Amino acid sequence: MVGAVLLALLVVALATLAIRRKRSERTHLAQLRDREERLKLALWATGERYWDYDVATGKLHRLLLDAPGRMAEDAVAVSAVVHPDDHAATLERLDAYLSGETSTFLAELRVADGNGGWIWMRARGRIVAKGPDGRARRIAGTALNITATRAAERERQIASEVLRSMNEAVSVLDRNFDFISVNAAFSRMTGYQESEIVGRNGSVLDSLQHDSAFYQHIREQISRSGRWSGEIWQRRKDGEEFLCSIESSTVHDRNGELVLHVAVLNDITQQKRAEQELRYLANFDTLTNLPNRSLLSDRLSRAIVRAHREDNRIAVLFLDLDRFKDINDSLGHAAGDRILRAAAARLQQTVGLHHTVARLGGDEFTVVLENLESPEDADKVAREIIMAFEAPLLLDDRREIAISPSIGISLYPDHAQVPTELLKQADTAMYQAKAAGRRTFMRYDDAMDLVVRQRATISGALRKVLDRGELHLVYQPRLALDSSRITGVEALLRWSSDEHGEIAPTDFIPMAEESGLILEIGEWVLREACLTLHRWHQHGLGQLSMAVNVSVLQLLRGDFPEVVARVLQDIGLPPSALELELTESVLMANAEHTAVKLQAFRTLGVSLAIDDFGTGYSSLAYLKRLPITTIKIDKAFIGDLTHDPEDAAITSTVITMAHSLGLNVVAEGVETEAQMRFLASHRCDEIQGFWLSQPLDAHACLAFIRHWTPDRLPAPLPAAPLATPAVP
Ligand SMILES: Nc1nc2c(ncn2[C@@H]2O[C@@H]3COP(=O)(O)O[C@H]4[C@@H](O)[C@H](n5cnc6c(=O)[nH]c(N)nc65)O[C@@H]4COP(=O)(O)O[C@H]3[C@H]2O)c(=O)[nH]1
Repeated sequence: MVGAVLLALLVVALATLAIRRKRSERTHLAQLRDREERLKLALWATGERYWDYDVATGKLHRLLLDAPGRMAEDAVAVSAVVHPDDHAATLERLDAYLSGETSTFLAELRVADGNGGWIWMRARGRIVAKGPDGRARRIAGTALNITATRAAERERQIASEVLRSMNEAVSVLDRNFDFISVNAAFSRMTGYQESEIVGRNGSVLDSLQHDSAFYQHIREQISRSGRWSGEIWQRRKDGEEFLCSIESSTVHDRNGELVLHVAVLNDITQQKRAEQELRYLANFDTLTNLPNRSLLSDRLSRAIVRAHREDNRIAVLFLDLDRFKDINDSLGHAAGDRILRAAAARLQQTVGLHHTVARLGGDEFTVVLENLESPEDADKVAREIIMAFEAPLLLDDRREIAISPSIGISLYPDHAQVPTELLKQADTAMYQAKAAGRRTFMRYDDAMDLVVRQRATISGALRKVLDRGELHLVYQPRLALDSSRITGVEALLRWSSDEHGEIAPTDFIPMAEESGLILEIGEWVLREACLTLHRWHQHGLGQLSMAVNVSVLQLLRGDFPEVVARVLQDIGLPPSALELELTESVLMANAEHTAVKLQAFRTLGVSLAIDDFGTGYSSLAYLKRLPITTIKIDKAFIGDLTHDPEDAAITSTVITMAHSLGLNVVAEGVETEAQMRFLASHRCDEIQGFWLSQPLDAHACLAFIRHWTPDRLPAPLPAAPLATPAVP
């Protein structure tokens, strides 16, 4: 019985034990499964894959987890899944681990993705089983797909390389505008190395060109709108300021939080300067800094629009400097430039800064006057300009030059409605002002167009004048007051045109000068005059001399002395019989330069006279430096000699001073006996003028000289009073 009880107890105990073991095994198994599930979940969560490598067979067991509950397993040969290019490197890593060089097996390699492509994996593993010989039998571990990370890293590397090599300066700033990083171009541009500027605020570049509120405003705008572009002044490390074009954009994180500002900077100081310079060159005259033709047209157009709207009047003043070409040719271009600069300043000063003064080129200037109440307002300004030019212009600290303007005026809306027409008409009026004796102004009127057209036709006809033989010379005798003898004649050019009739030399000579034809014409005059004189000498009038007018262009010709010498030699005339007449303004403009040339004539034996003396601004003392022999007092002084005490005083002073310099004095334009008497009493050497004779053709002149008898002069000559109130 006891035995049976014991047996029963034993059975129960064994059964209990078996049940407990079973329970424990079940619990253990459940725990294992649970752990495995957790492990799988962890592997899935990290994206890692499990692998187990059999060193002996080269087989790789892989556990592939696509989702927490889905699992696949495979076993493949390593060589079949690892990219051939990564075999060697992976084995090297493995050897390093197995030899104890590294504590873990770690390799990055490409693995077939099963769809014909490759993915980058980072594999980590350790030995999990060893053989009896202690060698590794299995290595197991995890592998992570790093394809995306590697691509991102590569992209980052490329981006930073691009940034580094960019010409544009790039800076990255945090939300407070503190620098986080900058590229090399930024350092080159600002002078700040990355290490110096990182951590500092963007305001370190603020310049003094704008106030701090301006920069603050821009930063607020960048933060607010996320983008900003514009041009601002910045300051380099050395303090130099530069104009910078900036493109700034903001980078946000996934939550839309502002993280970074990226600014691309370009130094555009030079570019801006070049642009400004181009704009300046396109609109301004570099010599005088006045607006040029293009800007003038622009301003004039705007002024016309304004005047139209406000029912106002505009005047265009076209201004040309008298005889500037002669001065420029003889004094040289550098002096010419200085004159133009001084004239521009004088002009601007006279009309004031609120009116447009422009230079159209050469010695042509234009003034635009707006808001005129009447046409007379324009005349008033023109008069003021002429007055302002009465004072000589300063050439340099030693030299002064007197130059006068001629001004033409056109009016909007009276004369024209568009800029080109207004300018053309003012130009036409200016030509008329010149023709009217220069140093004056004229308002445009329709009749002027006719004159301009005639001028153009005459200018065309002038080209054929020599071929057609339309030129001839007349001769005006000169009388010596002490001996009452005819000393010589002045050759004066005449043009009798078949088409246009008689044309005055004062009209066509300036045209011939403009076109250069005067050189050819001048040489013809010289030869013709010398031939006439030679004939007269052969008629027994060997004491007669010939005065020939010379234009500045002829004088400037390098070989003019040779031309004169050749003509004299060809004809067989003694040089002492020839006198060349040069106008005062031409000589004065370039006294020193022409002195050399004049000396060549003196060496030749030819006499030199200064024509129109008194109309320019020369002084006798200045003349002393020139090798001249005669001065001819201009008829402007002689005409009023007996009415105007001032002219009388000037004339007598000129005679006295000229004598003191050893110069012969000829008075031109003597029309009355009273004038002749006055001149004789003041010891003027010679006279010329209608009182003695009009200019005559060669034949008539010869007859006049032959028949001249001194008894035409009342002898003895009584002295005339200096200031004569009136002469009957
Ligand atoms: N009111 C008045 N006038 C008088 C009197 N006596 C003479 N005249 C004029 O005064 C001018 C004198 O010549 P000019 O001063 O050399 O002035 C000349 C000269 O500068 C220039 N000219 C004339 N012929 C030539 C030439 O062959 N070559 C050059 N380059 N210029 C010339 O043309 C200018 C004008 O010549 P013309 O018309 O012939 O005018 C001449 C003459 O006819 C008078 O008593 N009263």
